[in-house]
Amino acid sequence: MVTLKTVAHRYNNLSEIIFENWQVDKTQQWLLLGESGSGKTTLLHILTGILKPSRGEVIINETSIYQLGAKKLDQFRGQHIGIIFQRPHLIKSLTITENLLLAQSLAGLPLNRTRIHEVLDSLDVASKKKAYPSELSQGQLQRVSIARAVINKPSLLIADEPTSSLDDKNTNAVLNLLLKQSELNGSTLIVATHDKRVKDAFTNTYELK
Ligand SMILES: Nc1ncnc2c1ncn2[C@@H]1O[C@H](COP(=O)(O)OP(=O)(O)OP(=O)(O)O)[C@@H](O)[C@H]1O
Repeated sequence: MVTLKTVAHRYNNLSEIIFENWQVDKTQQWLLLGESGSGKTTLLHILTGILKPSRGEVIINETSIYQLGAKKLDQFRGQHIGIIFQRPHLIKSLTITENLLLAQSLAGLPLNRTRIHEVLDSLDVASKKKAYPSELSQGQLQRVSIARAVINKPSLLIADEPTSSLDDKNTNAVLNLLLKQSELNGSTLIVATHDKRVKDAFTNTYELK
C-alpha cells in the first residue's frame, strides 16, 4: 500500500535526513513518532506528494508517485490521499457542503451530495452542512476537517499532530474518530505525533531517530 525505499532528504547544505525503509499494508493503522526536528513534517510532505525527496522512491497503491507529472500527481493526491492538519484548513467564504464539494471537484471526481451528507452524518455534524466555518465550534471544525480528508475515500489517510492542542478527553475522541473513519472508508491511517498519550491506541509504530 505504502512503500518507502531508500528515501533520504537533504535541505540545502544541511545533513541528510535518512528514512528507514517502510512497508505499510492496506488498512493498517500506524503511528509516526519522533522528537521535534527529527523529520516528521518532512516525511509527511514526502508521503503526501508535496516534497520530492533527494533520493529514493515512494510507492502508494502501486504508483511511484514522484514519477508522475505535476498535474497527474495533484489528481493522484486528491483521489488517494486525505490529510488532516493540526488546525482546520477550510475556506471561510464557503459553507461546509461547498468546502466538501470543492474537495471532490479538485480531485476530478463527480460531485456527490449524498456522500457528503453520509460523511458529515457519520461525524455527527450533518446539522452544520449549510453553515460557514466561522459558525462552528473548534471540535465541530475538527470533525469537518476529518470529513474533508475522507470525502473521496482515500486509500491513505494522514493526520499531522491532530491531538497536540487538545485535552485528554478530546484527544481520545479525535483518535477514536480517526480510527473509526479509516475503517469505514477502507483507508490506511498514519498519525504523526510527539504526543505520548496517543501511543496505546496503535500497534504499529514507525519511529524517527
Ligand atoms: N525548508 C527547510 N529548509 C531547511 N531546513 C529545513 C526545512 N524544513 C525543515 N528543515 C530542517 O529539517 C529537520 C527536520 O525538520 P521537520 O520539520 O521535518 O521536523 P519535525 O520532526 O516535523 O519537527 P517538529 O515536531 O518540531 O515539527 C530540522 O533540522 C529542520 O531544521
